[in-house]
Amino acid sequence: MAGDLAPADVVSQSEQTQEPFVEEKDLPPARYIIKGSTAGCGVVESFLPFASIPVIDLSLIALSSSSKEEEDELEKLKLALTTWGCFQVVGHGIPTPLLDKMREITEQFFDLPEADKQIYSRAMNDIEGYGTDPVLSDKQVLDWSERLFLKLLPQSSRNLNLWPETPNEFRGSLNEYSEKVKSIIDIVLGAMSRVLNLEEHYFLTKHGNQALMNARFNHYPTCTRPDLVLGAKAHTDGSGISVLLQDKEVEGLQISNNSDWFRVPIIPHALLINIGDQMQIMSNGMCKSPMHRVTANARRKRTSLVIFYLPDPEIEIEPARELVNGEKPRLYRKLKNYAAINFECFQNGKVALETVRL
Ligand SMILES: O=C(O)CCC(=O)C(=O)O
Ligand SMILES: [Fe+2]
Repeated sequence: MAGDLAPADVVSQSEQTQEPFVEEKDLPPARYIIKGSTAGCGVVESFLPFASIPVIDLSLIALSSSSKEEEDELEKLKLALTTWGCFQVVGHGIPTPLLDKMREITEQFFDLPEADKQIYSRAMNDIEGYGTDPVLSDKQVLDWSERLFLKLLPQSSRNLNLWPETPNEFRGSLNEYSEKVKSIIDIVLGAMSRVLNLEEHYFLTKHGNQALMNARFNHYPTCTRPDLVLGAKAHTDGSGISVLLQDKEVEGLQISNNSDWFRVPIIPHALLINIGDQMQIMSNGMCKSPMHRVTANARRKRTSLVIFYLPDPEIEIEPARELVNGEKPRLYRKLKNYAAINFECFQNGKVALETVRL
């Protein structure tokens, strides 16, 4: 990836950035550099404050029961949904050794020689497989990362030829992990329905029984100039919800709240649940799909694993009728296949959520 690019890129970039203090040999290739102000990029030792993202004990949110402890967790959940648009979950039932195994196989895969990873390469116009972010224009600034994107659900969508055979525990571990994450998603969507005073299965049903689940393994290599690039540019997730397993030691994820950026703290055995655009739509804006980004790091590489859960693209989604009233008019139109809308907007430099707003 990045490191393999021709030195010619580096030279041309030094002309574009006009940063006399930068030594050419240290510059990342041109197409990775965020143009203009470097204020948007940070480093891990950043001065930014930590986000006070709620930590929710999922074991206390048992479906259809009620206790004081559960009420407290649901209260925290409501706050999380309407403020940060994300929360960390503990008590989620995934054993720590499996979380560590997922981190291990992620690292092992990205540590393979490039040729071995290329076996799983993403085809030109496809999202699935190994590669960098899809390059849609010459002007696009690339993320300082490499990824492996795999379809998990429905089962029939799995392309096993793209599932790495090395390390040899990869396939089995991913299968086991995805089943456990699906159970967490079921509980979280049930709890989200309840805190918004909707019928318990509301959001789950709205995703449909052919809902999509995808995995994205991210690797952010070290970068000599982390102040000039981003591991992942600022974005919101186009999913319904996303479940993120962060690197256990290396920080990098930042989240925006009221136009300020905050660092997301690492809790090694927790998962970060992120609300995606489609849940913002279905909740009529009650749940926030937060803008987030990933910084690069000069000293340490970072990995993460995100599971995206999305409504069946054939199903129409729209704001829940119960959440539309005189005080909260309907914010979004009815639509289906938001992923396609999102992709088209990405190609045209538009913000998908804005284009579906009424
Ligand atoms: O690496 C991370 O912490 C977040 C990655 C992310 O936001 C994404 O893959 O959508
Ligand atoms: Fe994301």
